[in-house]
Amino acid sequence: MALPTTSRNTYEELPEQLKDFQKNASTNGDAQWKPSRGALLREHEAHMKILSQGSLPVKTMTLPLSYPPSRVSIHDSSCRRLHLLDLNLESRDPNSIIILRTVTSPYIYSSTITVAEDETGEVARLMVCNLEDNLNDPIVDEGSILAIKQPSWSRLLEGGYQIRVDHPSDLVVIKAEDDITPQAWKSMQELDTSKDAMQWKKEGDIYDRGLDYLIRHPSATSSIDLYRKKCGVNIVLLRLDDAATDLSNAIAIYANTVDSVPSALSELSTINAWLHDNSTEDPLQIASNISRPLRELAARIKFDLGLYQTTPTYNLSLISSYVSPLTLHVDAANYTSETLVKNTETHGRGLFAKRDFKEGELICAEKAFVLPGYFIQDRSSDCMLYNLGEETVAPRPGALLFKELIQKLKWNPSLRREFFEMDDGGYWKENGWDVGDDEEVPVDVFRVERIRRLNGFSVPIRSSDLLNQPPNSNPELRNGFWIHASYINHCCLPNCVRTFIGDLHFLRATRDISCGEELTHQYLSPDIDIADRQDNYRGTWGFECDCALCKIDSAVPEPIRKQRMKLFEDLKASVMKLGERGPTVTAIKKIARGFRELETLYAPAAGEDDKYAKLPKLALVHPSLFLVEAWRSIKNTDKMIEYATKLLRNFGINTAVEGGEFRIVSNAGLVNVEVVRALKYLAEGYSVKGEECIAEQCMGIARKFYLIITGSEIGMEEFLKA
Ligand SMILES: C[S@@+](CC[C@H](N)C(=O)[O-])C[C@H]1O[C@@H](n2cnc3c(N)ncnc32)[C@H](O)[C@@H]1O
Repeated sequence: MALPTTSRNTYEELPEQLKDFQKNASTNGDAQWKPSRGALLREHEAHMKILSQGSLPVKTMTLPLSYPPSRVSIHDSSCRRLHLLDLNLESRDPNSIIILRTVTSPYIYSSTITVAEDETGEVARLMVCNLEDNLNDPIVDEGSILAIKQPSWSRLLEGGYQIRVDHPSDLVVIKAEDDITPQAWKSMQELDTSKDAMQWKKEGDIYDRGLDYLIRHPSATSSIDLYRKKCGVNIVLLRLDDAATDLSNAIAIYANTVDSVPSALSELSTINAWLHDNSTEDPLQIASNISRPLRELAARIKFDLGLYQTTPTYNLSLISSYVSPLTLHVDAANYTSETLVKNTETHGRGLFAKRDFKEGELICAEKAFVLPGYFIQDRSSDCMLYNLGEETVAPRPGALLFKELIQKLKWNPSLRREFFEMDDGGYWKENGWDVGDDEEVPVDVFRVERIRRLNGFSVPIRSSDLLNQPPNSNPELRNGFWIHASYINHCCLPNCVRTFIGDLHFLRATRDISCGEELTHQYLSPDIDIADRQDNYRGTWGFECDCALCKIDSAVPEPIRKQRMKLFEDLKASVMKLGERGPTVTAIKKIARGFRELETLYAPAAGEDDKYAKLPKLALVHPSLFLVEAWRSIKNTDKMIEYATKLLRNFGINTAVEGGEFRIVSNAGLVNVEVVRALKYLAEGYSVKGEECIAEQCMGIARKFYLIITGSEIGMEEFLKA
């Protein structure tokens, strides 16, 4: 069979077609097919040309049907060494490896694709996914020697095969002098004395070469300098574990050369442990005993690995003023000490209060584990993530989060255990193994993706930004990952609200919370109809909500539920018909009649308790919001107050005005922007009626709720005045 001559870019996968192709894998293809070196190289050259011309589609990352990473070490004598002619089709032996040498420069776009040979001279196309390679300084450059674990042939849509690597640990770039490098390649490398600095740099070990040199020609000052610079580069690349090792080396050498520095500081493990201890404590006074450049690097590493404080004090306006689309990451410590993760009765693990919290109080604050920064309009960051096994597609925010999670976990083994504790919907139990205490936790890309889908958050740059969106706008939100906050379960009637300022997540109480109570928030605001609501939770997270509202809503007879939805839709249509002109008194009265009819569908039957007495009546929320604003627009103050009170009630917030006092009698926990608006309208109404004291009380609660829903007081006065 001839190879297709490439005018189309066949290096970019077509996930939609690949899905069916994979499912029918056993019926198509021919495992005996063997391309010539010339044909593979010609095809590769054609693709390098397409790459240089730049007309490329949106990047697509594809996860094929899942399989776990290999557990073998490439130096393990029990693992089977294969050659290309030994490989099977779509079947991996986790105990095998193949050593290949790349013979072309890589094509790097959605994945890295190259041509590689084995020691017998057979050649193959090699696709490495999830590598985050770059053309300027490729990881898999021409002439790289690679050990690939559990290699197998994967079928290509256009005919033929390639070797495909998905898990980062299944690919190891080895050095020519490594024991397992084929002898023929070793001797060629020894002959190569003509390498210049650029080539050494490409091998990614310019600092290591320098440090090797210093072993033979010792110089403490130069060693500290090289370790310091290497540490700086690793910090920028978010390779924090490597950065900590570099800095520990620099500090240990420094301690050995400066007499006044305590000898404990020359212990690498002591310094590394301090850099990783997430604490501001410094019992050995390491920071005060080292030079300023080393101290600054230490502070940076400790911040990036996560610092913890035990007080809920944050300068919110300062933090907020730093945040912009390009600076999401703020230097702040986490505050999680008043909450704890433990098992719930029926919802897996959850987050619990370790003390009483008052309505509006800050419960915990946490910096993102990963929050990708990118310009929303930047087309070059466009990408998609297709998971063929789970039949899910994630657009850019989720795809970028997946990519960054893989990189952070790949380069920082010290952060893996905590991450992989997260709920993966049973994936690892089904597909993995018990990872021993002294075994490194593998970065299984399929597991990372499950965890991302079940635990990631959709976030604005600042929660307060969402308040100023034009109606019906659908801004692209970023996706980020907060580990502690991921233990919070959903409840339609939550006792907390999550907010974000840059990469800081805040959790505040929407009502008083007692010590020992489970903390909950809304994953999504609940749909009006219980069937739609449960479909949403089931579809994305695999659970059905069993909160008090869901229980009551699902006990409502089907005809009444349908009638509620019909009346709601009719009211919506009537409001839409009003269009730009705004409502007339007749139109408002007509909608108010429909509203009252809908209210009766929530009323208890004669002799029955009112099950909705303290619960939201979701179908009534939007009509009541419309009516408050409509009465306000025609300056009917009494009606505005009546409907603002109803709006609060329909959110499950019962209020009372008694003896010149306004107070909240019961609060189901649904605090949101419409609730703040209702309170603002009440304040306005009572002020018009000359009841300033009540107006001020309404405004006081509006201010507290504004803080709950945005995380800070920034923009509060403008919002409440508008
Ligand atoms: C972000 S995690 C929350 C922490 C999780 N319970 C754990 O054990 O790690 C989301 C998962 O928690 C469970 N969950 C969250 N809210 C729930 C609820 N109201 N009812 C049942 N399960 C829930 C679901 O399995 C969901 O996929």
